Amino acid sequence: MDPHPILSDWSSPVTTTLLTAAARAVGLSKVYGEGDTRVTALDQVSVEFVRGQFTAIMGPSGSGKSTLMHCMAGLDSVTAGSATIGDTELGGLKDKQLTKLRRDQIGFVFQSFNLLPTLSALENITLPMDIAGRKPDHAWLDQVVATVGLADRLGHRPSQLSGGQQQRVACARALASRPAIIFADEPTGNLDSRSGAEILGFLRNSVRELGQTVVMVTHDPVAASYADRVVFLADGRIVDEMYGPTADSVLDRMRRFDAKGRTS
Ligand SMILES: Nc1ncnc2c1ncn2[C@@H]1O[C@H](COP(=O)(O)OP(=O)(O)OP(=O)(O)O)[C@@H](O)[C@H]1O
Repeated sequence: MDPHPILSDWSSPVTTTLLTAAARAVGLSKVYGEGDTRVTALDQVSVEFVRGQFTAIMGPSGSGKSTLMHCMAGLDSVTAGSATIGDTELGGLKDKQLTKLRRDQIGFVFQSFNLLPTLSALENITLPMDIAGRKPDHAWLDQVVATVGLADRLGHRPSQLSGGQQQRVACARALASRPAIIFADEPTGNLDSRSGAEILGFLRNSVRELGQTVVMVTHDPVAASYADRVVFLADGRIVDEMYGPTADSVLDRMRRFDAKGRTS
């Protein structure tokens, strides 16, 4: 069996990947600093995230998980290679175009819920569309609100909601504009395990029932087990992937990083 199926994907017919990839990186490198402070955070990473799939990105601390997500979401520039959302390569975009693409095609969920404290839950959910001057699709919004179980909390401000409820608002906000892809960076990092499980269940359902594409960075093998696929990073490179992960199988794989000094 090919030990690096991700890397050899590029030999498959281009038409197949073009049709199914919501986002992809090709030979993506990211270097921070110069001279003594130079750090290669990503080293020629090639990966694609298939439409309608839930992918978790895992790896030891400092392996490049957040950098990969930030480069792919256009929040950080790349040093070499390319990052593409749908069929748009981010490197070719001017600042304004990039802002528009992020607003229209990407949903974000962060560890710290990033809600505006003076707005109600509903106002937070529709804020990106309000800024863009777009009218929400009410039927879709109702479905999203019902799926995250917030119907009776829409008038509440973030301070009147629990952490788990605030993160549900953030998930609903990410979904509201039907983005091509949602990037979630440690979405359960600030939540107790029960609220975390609710958020993960919700993200998984948004993939299964709403056809959403989700990419999530996590340290937690249990969180990763909600995904369809786990991509493992070490030292800025993709070193492995796993389909149909369980918490145990992910934990076993992570233990091998520790045993082998962070490389596979
Ligand atoms: N803005 C920056 N300037 C300099 N170095 C950076 C910057 N951002 C990240 N790095 C370095 O790049 C490497 C990868 O960092 P990154 O945050 O992507 O790792 P990570 O896998 O997300 O780590 P963690 O799990 O600890 O959050 C690290 O060595 C980090 O110190």
